[in-house]
Amino acid sequence: MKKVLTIAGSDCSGGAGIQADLKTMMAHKVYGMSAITSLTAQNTTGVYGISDVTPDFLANELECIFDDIFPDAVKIGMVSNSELIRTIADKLKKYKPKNIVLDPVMVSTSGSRLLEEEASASLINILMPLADIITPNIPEAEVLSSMKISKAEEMVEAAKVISDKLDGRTAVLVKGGHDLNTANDLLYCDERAVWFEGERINNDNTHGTGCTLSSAIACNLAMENDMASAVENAKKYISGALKDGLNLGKGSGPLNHAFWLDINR
Ligand SMILES: Nc1ncnc2c1ncn2[C@@H]1O[C@H](COP(=O)(O)OP(=O)(O)O)[C@@H](O)[C@H]1O
Ligand SMILES: Cc1ncc(COP(=O)(O)O)c(N)n1
Repeated sequence: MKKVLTIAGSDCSGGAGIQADLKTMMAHKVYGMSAITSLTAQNTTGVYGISDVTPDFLANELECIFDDIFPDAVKIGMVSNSELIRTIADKLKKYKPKNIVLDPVMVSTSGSRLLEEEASASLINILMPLADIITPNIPEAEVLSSMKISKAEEMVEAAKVISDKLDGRTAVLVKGGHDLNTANDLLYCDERAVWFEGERINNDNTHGTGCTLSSAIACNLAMENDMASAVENAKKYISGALKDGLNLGKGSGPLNHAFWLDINR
């Protein structure tokens, strides 16, 4: 059985963070593990509290996992401060896992900062170069490329700028969920731009879409798919979960991961 590790924050309401990641892993029939970076008190309406674990505790979690059940892929999500970012980078350099997917979580769908302002530079300079793929949404890609993105060509341009900053070694997937007309994602990998077209689904319940997509990519890489196939399959997963139309909570609700179990029974 393939094994996948998520290093991310906990969302007590189950829509995003490690809860979304573990649900995605279960649906992909891989063995899921989680190193928690932060506890969040949040629901579909907002984030009401954040309590980071200490760097020593995160180091302990990562040692426990890597020394015992070595993952075939690693997904990294919310890591709110520089010390935690450095802790993860140290362990990745020590254990050298393959298939690292980094979702540069900066701001939640509900508008709360999940990355301290001073930590952006550490995320970019210390953690991103260790990743095989990073998955910014449009606002995150704007920050990373220092560009404004208002059309498809600018998604390609921004992905190239980000890729160059990472010496071209890391694939860049600019997600199009924040474009109000389409839902096309752009993969820039090995100096080639590939579009993954998605039908725009009329569903405001998008809490956890980024977490879910990056975990699904990690699962697919663990299952030995190449990068483009991993993104293509992950895109099918997220589209299906959105289309299912689950509607929970008073705000932007979570996805239904169980749909995948039904269609793959
Ligand atoms: N309304 C939608 N219809 C179809 N796909 C969507 C929709 N919203 C988001 N997606 C897809 O969900 C994934 C996550 O994208 P996005 O919402 O941009 O990321 P984030 O959750 O990090 O903000 C992408 O594959 C994107 O295309
Ligand atoms: C613990 C945690 N990690 C990540 C997100 C971002 O998810 P989204 O942008 O889909 O709200 C979140 N809200 N909470």
